[in-house]
Amino acid sequence: MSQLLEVSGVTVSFDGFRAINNLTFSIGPAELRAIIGPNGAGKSTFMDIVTGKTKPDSGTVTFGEKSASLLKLSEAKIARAGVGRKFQRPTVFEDQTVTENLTLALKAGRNPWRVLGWRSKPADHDRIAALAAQVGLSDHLPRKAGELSHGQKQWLEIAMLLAQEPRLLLVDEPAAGMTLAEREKTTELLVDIAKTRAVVVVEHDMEFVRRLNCRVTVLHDGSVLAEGSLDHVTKNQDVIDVYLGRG
Ligand SMILES: Nc1ncnc2c1ncn2[C@@H]1O[C@H](COP(=O)(O)OP(=O)(O)OP(=O)(O)O)[C@@H](O)[C@H]1O
Repeated sequence: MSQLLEVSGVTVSFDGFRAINNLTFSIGPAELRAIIGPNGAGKSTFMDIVTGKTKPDSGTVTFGEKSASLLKLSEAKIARAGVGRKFQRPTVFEDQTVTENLTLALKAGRNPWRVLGWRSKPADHDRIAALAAQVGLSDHLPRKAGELSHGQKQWLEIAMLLAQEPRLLLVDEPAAGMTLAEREKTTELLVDIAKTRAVVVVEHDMEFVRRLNCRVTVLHDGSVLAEGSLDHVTKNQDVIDVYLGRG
């Protein structure tokens, strides 16, 4: 299977400190992957590289069937190419309803010019209904986003990202601050999304990662320390030494 994203031999230094060290990572077009690793392992920097926020000192990052390089593209162009990123804290428009938030996301799409001259069409209402249903917010469309629970805000933001039809979704610590029921629902949602697009989840919560039931990449000192099922990587002595055995 050809890969959607390929990161190869990437190195990034900050003031001489190698935050990412010869990192090689790839993910297929409809794959769910969890990234775990101790604090400072390079997880956020990895996502910064893929989204264009940080440019590496060396290595390659390619995306799509044509293996187009992402390294020369701006953050906006990378987003338009199909890379969406969900940060840890929800960033929805609290004073707008769920419908309005989703409408704005659809309006923006991946192409900023679409906002100009955009008119609401029946198809958009269907799309909003489908997005809300996908994230379990069908009954909350008229509510202000600010009234939603933390988990519901996170799902709304995921729906807003889905409105832009990303081919790769990067999700940073989705379980943080969620109730158990919300975490379980989020697991189901991410598994469902990964049936049609690639999803990379950075997460510290091992129970959450276990429920994702996907391939896991362990980062340490900016490189891949181990990769495989959660059971496989948690039996790896290097992983136990640097991560699981601590504290
Ligand atoms: N802009 C920066 N300037 C200097 N050092 C940085 C910068 N960004 C990251 N680092 C360093 O690079 C290393 C990797 O950081 P990164 O935030 O990617 O780790 P992480 O795995 O996401 O950690 P956490 O689990 O705590 O979020 C850390 O040692 C961090 O201090």
